[in-house]
Amino acid sequence: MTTQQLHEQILQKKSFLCVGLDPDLDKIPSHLLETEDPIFEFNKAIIDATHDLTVGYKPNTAFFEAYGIKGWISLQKTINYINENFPEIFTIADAKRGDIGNTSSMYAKAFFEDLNFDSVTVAPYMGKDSVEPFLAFENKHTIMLALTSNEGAFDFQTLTANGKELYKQVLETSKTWKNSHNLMYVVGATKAEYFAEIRKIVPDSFLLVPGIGAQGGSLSEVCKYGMNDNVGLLVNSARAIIYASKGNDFAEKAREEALSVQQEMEEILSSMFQV
Ligand SMILES: O=C(O)c1cc(=O)[nH]c(=O)n1[C@@H]1O[C@H](COP(=O)(O)O)[C@@H](O)[C@H]1O
Repeated sequence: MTTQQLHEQILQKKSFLCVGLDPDLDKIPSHLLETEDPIFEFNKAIIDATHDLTVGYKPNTAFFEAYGIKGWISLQKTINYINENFPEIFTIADAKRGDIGNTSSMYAKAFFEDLNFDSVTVAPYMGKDSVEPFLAFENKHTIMLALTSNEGAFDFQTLTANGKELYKQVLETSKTWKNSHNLMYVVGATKAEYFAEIRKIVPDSFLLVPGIGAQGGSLSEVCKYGMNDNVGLLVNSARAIIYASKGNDFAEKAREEALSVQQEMEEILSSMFQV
């Protein structure tokens, strides 16, 4: 998928919501545990209930890998279900990969070719040759961690070296890499006050913004400082939507939560872009 197609979908759905699919057998409704593949059934119900309100789905692979081979099968069924039924939706494998070049090439193949995701999250710590193998895939997107939503972001990412914070160096340096037009960046919603500075360095890039909902980030603050002329934001929420209810009505309640975020997004879009 191209970023232009993603942008068109945002305008059409009046939404830049990405629903995080972080399925946890301890949290999903108990009646699903009797099915053959509870994780897939849970995801499928959430997808069916929210696909018209969201432009992206982000399965976090940890929540699948935790269940071994069964989890990988559930992940494959989930991505196939989205690609077959809702091919317009942008998909993110949240795997936070990155390794020496030949290993990164294999990670890229796994997520872009075998599983056919549109994008994958990557850690920048190992530098250029660990990220460029992902960037080599055209119309696939590499979403690199810049300033993360967690408290530990302050351990390294905001430290200053050579007069500049590390996250700013990550943003600036990565722009010089081969095929950097395939880059997007993760910036946590809990760090809204940093968005203006980040936009000075990457004015045109899409930013994946996790941290509204369960982590307490503010959507309006993120939009105020982080939106660009093409919207340029994908705002993720997982737990607040997918675990809105533990009962038989979980999908209905997930839709209500997603709808309330989408409506807030629609208001913001109409005030900023008259859509
Ligand atoms: O890369 C991510 O998606 C990510 C980066 C980050 O800085 N913070 C962050 O929370 N995430 C992921 O985004 C999701 C947030 O989930 P909720 O807090 O339940 O909405 C989880 O899958 C996290 O692993």
